Amino acid sequence: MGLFSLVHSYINRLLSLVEPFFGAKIHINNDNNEAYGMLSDWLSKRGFGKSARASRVSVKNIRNPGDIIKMGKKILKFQPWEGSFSFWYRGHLITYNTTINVAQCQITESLDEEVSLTSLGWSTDILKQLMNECRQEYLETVKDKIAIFENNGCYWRKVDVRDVRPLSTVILNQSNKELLLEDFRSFLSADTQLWYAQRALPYRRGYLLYGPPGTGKSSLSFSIAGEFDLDIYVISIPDCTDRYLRELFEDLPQTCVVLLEDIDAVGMSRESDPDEDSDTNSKDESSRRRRVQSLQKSSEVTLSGLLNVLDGVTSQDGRIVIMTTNHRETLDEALIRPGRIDRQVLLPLADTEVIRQLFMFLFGPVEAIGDAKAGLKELEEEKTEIDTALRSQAHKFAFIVPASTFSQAEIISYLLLHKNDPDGALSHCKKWVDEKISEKRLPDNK
Ligand SMILES: Nc1ncnc2c1ncn2[C@@H]1O[C@H](COP(=O)(O)OP(=O)(O)OP(=O)(O)O)[C@@H](O)[C@H]1O
Repeated sequence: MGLFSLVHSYINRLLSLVEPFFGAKIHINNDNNEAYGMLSDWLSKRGFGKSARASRVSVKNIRNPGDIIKMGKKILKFQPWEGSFSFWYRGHLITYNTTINVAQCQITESLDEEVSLTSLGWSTDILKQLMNECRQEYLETVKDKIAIFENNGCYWRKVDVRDVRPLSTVILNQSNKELLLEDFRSFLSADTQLWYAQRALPYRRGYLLYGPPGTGKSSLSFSIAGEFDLDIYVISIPDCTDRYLRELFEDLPQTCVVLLEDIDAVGMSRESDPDEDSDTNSKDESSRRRRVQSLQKSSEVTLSGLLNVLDGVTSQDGRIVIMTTNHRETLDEALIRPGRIDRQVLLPLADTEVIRQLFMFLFGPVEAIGDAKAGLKELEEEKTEIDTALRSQAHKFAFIVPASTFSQAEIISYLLLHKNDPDGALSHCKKWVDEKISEKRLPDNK
């Protein structure tokens, strides 16, 4: 080991001497750069993280496709850390170098790391080949998956790569689902893109999904994004600010779904950032109050801040925004006017048909659940041999559980108490309904 590292460190030193004159280099910064993740996965898969003289270890929170969650097991991921090392790639010696910008890390409170790859020679071809291989490998791992990004301050962070949730597992009024699906399909078609381009119209689409909590707004958004092979970028409005929002929108890829959750949390003021307020130095009481209000606004998303990013030049073509809210009635009309929101879809509490479908969904055969690749497939009861007894139980269940009283989430959570036991679910449901209704203090309408 001693001799090996000595030779290695001599090679590195030698390379660092000749690189400025004979080296081709590419730089990759880790801030919101998927290429960084692709390279780092490629390296850690080949064990370079472990063999580098300095490596960073973390618990892998992004599963590889096909990984079954092993309860209690924490898989470690090693990535090369500050310093450099060399490796052979297709007959070329490549040097990987990473530096951490400590000062910047303190400002942004996130890791600011600059990675470079260097090869000997004038051309960067081999480095591009390597990055392409990293990309191919990455695309292979995310095939039929959806990558989910969330904002970490003003940066996007990939938080998960998960299987696409089949649309058939989001139980909704059929016409709502079809309407949304058809609208997405039409918007993303080549004809529509051309149509927008010919008329120089901004190629964007906005949807508002509204309704009580637990009716499937987020689930539908994830599922529909997956259906069209689009990554999803999620911003929780209560945890964001105007400045972050601006930077986050600037960093969006060209075609993606942006999910703005709890849009009713947008500050209803039409003013924007406090630093745009010219009167903040004034000493009198009213300006002091304004200053306090401005400071509060700097930690929230204001209506004007949001409208700016939705309409602004930083708004990418092909971007689909889905906003969700439990309180549509509180939204400013300006936010949901056509052009910003093209379709509004109400996701109501479960009606009788949805209640029946939920029962079938939880207790019916798994094959009845459509698969993501095939597009929208409802529970094709006629084509599958679903026990007629189960159908009759589902009808009875839907008769006992009052319509428009419970969310899908509430009904699912009750049914899960009787997983694999439809008889139990049916026989106890009257009691559950009565208890829940008295909890909600709603009149029993059955
Ligand atoms: N229509 C539905 N079909 C299937 N599952 C659902 C449906 N609605 C809710 N669920 C389940 O309930 C849970 C919460 O759903 P989800 O977050 O999509 O609801 P939401 O309407 O976005 O809620 P909120 O308004 O509180 O954000 C999830 O586990 C989801 O699987």
